[in-house]
Amino acid sequence: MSALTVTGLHKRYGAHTALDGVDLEVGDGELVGLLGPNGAGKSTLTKIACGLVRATDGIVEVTRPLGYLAELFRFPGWCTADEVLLLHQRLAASDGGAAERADLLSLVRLEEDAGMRVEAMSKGMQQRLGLAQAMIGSPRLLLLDEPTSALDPGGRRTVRDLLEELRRRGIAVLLNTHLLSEVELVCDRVVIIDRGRVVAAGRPADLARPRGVEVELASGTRVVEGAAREDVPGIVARLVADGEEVYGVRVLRSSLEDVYLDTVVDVR
Ligand SMILES: Nc1ncnc2c1ncn2[C@@H]1O[C@H](COP(=O)(O)OP(=O)(O)OP(=O)(O)O)[C@@H](O)[C@H]1O
Repeated sequence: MSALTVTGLHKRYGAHTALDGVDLEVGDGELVGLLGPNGAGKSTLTKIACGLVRATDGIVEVTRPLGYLAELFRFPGWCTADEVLLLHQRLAASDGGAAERADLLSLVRLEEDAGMRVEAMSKGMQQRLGLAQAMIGSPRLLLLDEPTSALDPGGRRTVRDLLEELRRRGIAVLLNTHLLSEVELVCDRVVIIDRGRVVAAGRPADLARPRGVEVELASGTRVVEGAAREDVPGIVARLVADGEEVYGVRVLRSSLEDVYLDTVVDVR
């Protein structure tokens, strides 16, 4: 069974349709990025998957144990990092003890800060503590709702490393984010939703379409529009036959950002 299977999911808030028939799957140990503009329905989907919001129609199947990090969360300011994790160990009935807490704090690079109070932590440290909290009880599926929004580049790198480590541990992740580069770098698959519908899905490299071949000649750079990798030998052979000297060839691909911007409707 997959870690998460969503079939025909609909959610209406009064007259407003937030999800309009979403199908989505996260395989066991798979890392899937969920992208989409503000209001697309990403948080709603994540909240339905963990039981916080009731679907209007459709089926959601999840494996357990399940970990969840909400987009907006706040731990008590007077708790230390270690106490926050202890509290959640009790809530999740985890018997991991001090070893689990130390492992998770070191995974999110807070091993030196176990005794620091939440109120003394930066937003980025709190977000990393939130990630550690979501991993209490060794979940098989993690639902992460914009876990890198407050992080500086170093913190984002820590989270990328952490996601790689989760993959090694075989934990499936649904990662809801606006950071396309993050998705491109770490996700096995990406699902783009817009206005409550899936508008594109696939591996990041498959979604990024070829945009042409750029050839560097003595006379300057020339772009052969629409050409792909398999056209390169023919292009070079023709140029050489025409007496050109070829200094370099580059296959141009659209970035995930290009695909995203081509796919979602711009409402501004
Ligand atoms: N409790 C609610 N009551 C009414 N409408 C809601 C509620 N929660 C969400 N919505 C609406 O549903 C739509 C989807 O919201 P959702 O928060 O799922 O989007 P999102 O893709 O996570 O956006 P963002 O990137 O801004 O976090 C939005 O139009 C939002 O205004």
